[in-house]
Amino acid sequence: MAPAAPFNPPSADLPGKPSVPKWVPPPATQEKHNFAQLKSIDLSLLDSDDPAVVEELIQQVKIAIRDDGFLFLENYGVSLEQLHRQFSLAQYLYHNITDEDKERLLFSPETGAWSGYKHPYGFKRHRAQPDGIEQFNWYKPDWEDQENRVPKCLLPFMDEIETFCNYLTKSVNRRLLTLFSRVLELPDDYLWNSVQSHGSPTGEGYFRHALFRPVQQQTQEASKGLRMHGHTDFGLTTLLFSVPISCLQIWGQDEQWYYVPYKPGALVINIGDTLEIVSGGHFRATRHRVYKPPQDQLSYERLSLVLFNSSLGDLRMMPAAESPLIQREGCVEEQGVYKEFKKLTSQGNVVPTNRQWREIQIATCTDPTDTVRNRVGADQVLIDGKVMHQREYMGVKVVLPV
Ligand SMILES: O=C(O)CCC(=O)C(=O)O
Ligand SMILES: [Fe+2]
Repeated sequence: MAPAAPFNPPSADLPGKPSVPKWVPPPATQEKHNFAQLKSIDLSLLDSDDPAVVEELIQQVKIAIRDDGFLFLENYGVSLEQLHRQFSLAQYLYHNITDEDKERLLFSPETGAWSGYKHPYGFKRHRAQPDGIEQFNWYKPDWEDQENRVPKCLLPFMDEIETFCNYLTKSVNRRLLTLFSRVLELPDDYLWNSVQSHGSPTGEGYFRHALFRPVQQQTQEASKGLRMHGHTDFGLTTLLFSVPISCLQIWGQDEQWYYVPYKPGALVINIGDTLEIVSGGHFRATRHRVYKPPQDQLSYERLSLVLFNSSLGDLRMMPAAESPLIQREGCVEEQGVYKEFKKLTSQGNVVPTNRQWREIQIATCTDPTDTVRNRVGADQVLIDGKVMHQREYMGVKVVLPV
């Protein structure tokens, strides 16, 4: 393959751009326990002229997504300096957004869209208990009407933010989907052409600047250290940037939570529900949550940048029957959402469309601080003596570890 072009953003010094203080990464934790060991994939190897190198890469990817459903991606075309500029812009947002913009751009997740400004008081438009999480999410309409839908302080930098998202979606994610298509033994652009949504720098998905502030005691007691409930992402792939403050945890096959380690400059790739379904369960939509960091990081703020790639809204997902891998080995029915979708279909019911699946989860997201919902008998159940979080979305039961 011709080598993929590296990221080449517009200049940070164009006339009229305010100067942006550099983001200084906080120190990594000294804690060594309870960290996952994730496999790392070198995306530049996809460009190799040597077919044996490429074949080896596909095999590595196949094992990583089957075993963990989470992997590190390196050499994907964005330098550490370019990446830190994007973190600096996110930091600039939280230092400069006005109260007027927070009000004007306030999110309405009840509508099923996660766009705009999230206040640090829970996952609903009305304010509940403080959770210390602020976010700004870009969704299709926000790219289309930036003057009215983007915080004023970020408008001078939208050229850089938009170019970054376009590169992540149309270069990094596209190459990643090529790898995944090859694991399914399908044409390179199968997932990109038939499943990935298009039409904006983030398709029907989201780009997010998130800031997690340390929480007060009252919040800590209500949530027991949880910042976001255990979940799987609803879409195709999620591109998270590895950050120094360790809060992201994944649920291991031994049924324990493990922190995702910090690997400077790497992307943390997470398989979403629709990819699990398309792959007939060969790829694992891994359960993850956001939890308080180790003791030595409790007083630091955590910036997190995420790109959620969404699948086409009107599609109802099912395994790609034309995949030789699926034809040969059948589907893997031991896990999660794919198994539930399969059950629904075999009972003669239709599964939700991707848009319905996405919107219902956004609209009904609950807070870790909600001590009424987070109890056995409400959203929690006891299964084999273990407390699990149980939700049902459009007839699909989702059971997740707490
Ligand atoms: O901030 C993070 O590290 C992860 C957030 C996450 O899992 C999500 O928003 O789906
Ligand atoms: Fe997630």
